[in-house]
Amino acid sequence: MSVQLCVDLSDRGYPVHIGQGLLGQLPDLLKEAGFLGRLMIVTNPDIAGLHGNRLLGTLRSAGFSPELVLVPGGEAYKSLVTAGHLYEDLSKKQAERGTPIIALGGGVIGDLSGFVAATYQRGVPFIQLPTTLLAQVDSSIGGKVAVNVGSLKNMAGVFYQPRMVVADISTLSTLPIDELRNGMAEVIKSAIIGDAELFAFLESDMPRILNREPEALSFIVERSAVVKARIVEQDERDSGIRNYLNLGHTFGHALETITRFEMKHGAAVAAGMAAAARLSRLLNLLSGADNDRIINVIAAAGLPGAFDAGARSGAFIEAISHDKKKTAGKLKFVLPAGIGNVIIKDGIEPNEAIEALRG
Ligand SMILES: NC(=O)c1ccc[n+]([C@@H]2O[C@H](COP(=O)([O-])OP(=O)(O)OC[C@H]3O[C@@H](n4cnc5c(N)ncnc54)[C@H](O)[C@@H]3O)[C@@H](O)[C@H]2O)c1
Ligand SMILES: O=C(O)C(=O)C[C@@H](O)[C@H](O)[C@H](O)COP(=O)(O)O
Ligand SMILES: [Zn+2]
Repeated sequence: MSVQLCVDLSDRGYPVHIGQGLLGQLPDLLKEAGFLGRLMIVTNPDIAGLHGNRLLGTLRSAGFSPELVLVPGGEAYKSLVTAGHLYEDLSKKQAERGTPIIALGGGVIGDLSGFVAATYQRGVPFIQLPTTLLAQVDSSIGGKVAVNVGSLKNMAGVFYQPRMVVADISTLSTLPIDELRNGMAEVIKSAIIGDAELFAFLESDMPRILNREPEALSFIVERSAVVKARIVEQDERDSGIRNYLNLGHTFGHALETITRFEMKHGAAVAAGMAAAARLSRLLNLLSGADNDRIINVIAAAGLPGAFDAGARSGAFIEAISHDKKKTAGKLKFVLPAGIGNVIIKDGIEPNEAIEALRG
């Protein structure tokens, strides 16, 4: 069983296929989309061992000529230095302007190889094969591709939509449990932004999700992907409603920065969403009951709900000042106003943010 969503962006629109075992159907999906011949599959050595080598066999049997292009794993390698190595590898392999770059992996591989796909020879076709929960529900959709600059998140990037997303839910069976939890942060985010029914499912069925029951995973991936696709369709370049997808991220990105990526994106966003809920409660924009529901679902997913910046408060204030939503020097925070409803608020002082984060 698989479903197909469409991200409707006129001539840049594309399908998102979601289902069990879909990597086995990749040759047919590629042919349907008009791809033939050589393919550059960017991944890391761990994912290559778990899923890449089998994928190479599937593609070769169907007449494609795929090649693996390896990068080291980890957020620190989502960098201009790694992008530079990728440009060199692609040139050595004689990749041409029509040769697709395929990202096989999580958000790090997707963001990095999408950035390279957008810029190598001024742009080559890009395909996303997300293998983490986080990438299937969020990062593979929407075309934000970027690298970090030092430890500042996503500071160099572009909007470059993939030509197709194929989310094979069975790849999640090999994902470490902490990475499944990290992905849950973006699922919870999607539910708070725009799907109260999904939020209720998270409250009732978290054990089934964490046990990786296929039906529960399919449900949360599909519903989160729909939230993301519908927002991206309305505001591809993040000048308005797409800001909502940054719920928890003003805090979260700063936490990734000050911990030098020791804290993973999902965990940092979870702590950031809890802080946003507390801040919203304090400002009387969120009911006590909804604040509790948000805090409880984050805890049920096994994600952090607070962070004490302590001696790193100065570094936190410096990091938060680089938030990309800042306008005319003013920080903007996305705050929950209910379940399925968020608002944008400015005028919040960094010290108030630190307090809310402490819990
Ligand atoms: N572009 C966007 O819209 C967007 C959205 C959300 C997050 N992001 C970015 O995504 C990144 C985080 O992505 P992530 O959480 O997927 O982390 P990740 O890409 O680092 O992957 C997490 C770990 O899981 C491993 N892995 C991947 N697939 C696996 C599998 N099937 N089985 C076993 N191990 C597997 C990876 O090797 C890695 O060690 C951050 O850089 C974040 O900024 C981007
Ligand atoms: O797609 C979006 O828009 C998002 O904000 C999704 C986020 O989950 C993601 O982490 C994104 O990379 C953040 O973008 P940034 O512009 O704040 O760097
Ligand atoms: Zn995110």
